[in-house]
Amino acid sequence: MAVYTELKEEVLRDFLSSYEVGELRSYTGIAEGIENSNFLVETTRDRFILTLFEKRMNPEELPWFLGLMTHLAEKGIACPQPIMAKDGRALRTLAGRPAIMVSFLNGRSLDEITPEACEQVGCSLARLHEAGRDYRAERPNALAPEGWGELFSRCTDGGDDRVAALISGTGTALTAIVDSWPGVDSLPRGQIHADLFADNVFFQNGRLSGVIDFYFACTDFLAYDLAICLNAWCFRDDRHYQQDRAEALLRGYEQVRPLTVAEREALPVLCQGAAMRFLLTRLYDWVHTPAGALVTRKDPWAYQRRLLHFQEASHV
Ligand SMILES: Nc1ncnc2c1ncn2[C@@H]1O[C@H](COP(=O)(O)OP(=O)(O)OP(=O)(O)O)[C@@H](O)[C@H]1O
Ligand SMILES: N[C@@H](CCO)C(=O)O
Repeated sequence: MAVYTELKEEVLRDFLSSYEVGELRSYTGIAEGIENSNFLVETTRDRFILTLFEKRMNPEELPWFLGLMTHLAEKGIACPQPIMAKDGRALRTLAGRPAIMVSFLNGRSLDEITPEACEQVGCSLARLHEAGRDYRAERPNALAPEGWGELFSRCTDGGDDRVAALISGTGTALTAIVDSWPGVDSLPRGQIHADLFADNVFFQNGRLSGVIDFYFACTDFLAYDLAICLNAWCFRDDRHYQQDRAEALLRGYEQVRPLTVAEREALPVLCQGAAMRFLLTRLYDWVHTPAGALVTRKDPWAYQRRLLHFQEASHV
């Protein structure tokens, strides 16, 4: 459930009057998502998504995200385009929170992942990487390997044996991945989405129609984004690696941007790293989200299994 902030109709009407978007027809809170409060807003002109950023987002970072989405949308990437208010600014304040409106994208995320869908995802990811080339401002990856140790050290088992076993099985793998992580200049870098999971990709009539949720985007190895997708898209039941999906994802990517030899060679460790990143953030949320909280905790063990797969696999 992700409507942390309630909105009164007159407050929203007043907010909308600073844009040229027509008159409010209706608005509804959107239950999906866990980070921010999202509303679908319908006006006499169009549909929009209104996002109120909750406390995990550092408002100083928002201009970078908004600039990236605007840049990508201008380059033809089907992603939410920030809507400028009459004063030319996209970032405003509503109900005491930083707030933006973005264009509404048609389509919905897939219930069932197929190799064909993976090929389209690979292709769109590579297009996004190409389109991001001339967006020059950099944003360091806040969840890069150098930050994992600290995140991990803040995960305590709280007396839960299953969590204790997960923690004790993770430390050695973490060190091994960090030690073998590619040097900063050894692979092509650029703007990456960094969270391209199935819930962030829309399809319509079998075609990929849009990519959302850029709030983990950052500047990092392009192939790391692919490694994130191999984790997120290529396992069935959170357990069984689907080679046909992985091949389709890579094929789609390379139709647009062929990988270098160094990227190919680095993929196994990048896949382990991507599994570790989601294992850690899920583990952190697992142990820090109070029982009875509104959000559903995501399963860290699903990423421990992926990590094991990529540790044991001879190739991706
Ligand atoms: N531009 C858009 N067009 C259409 N629907 C959208 C758009 N942006 C968001 N949504 C809808 O809102 C939901 C939540 O959005 P989003 O995933 O960005 O939220 P979040 O709180 O940042 O979530 P997460 O937990 O995935 O980080 C999406 O699943 C989708 O249904
Ligand atoms: N995609 C992340 C959640 C944050 O967007 C996960 O599945 O752990």
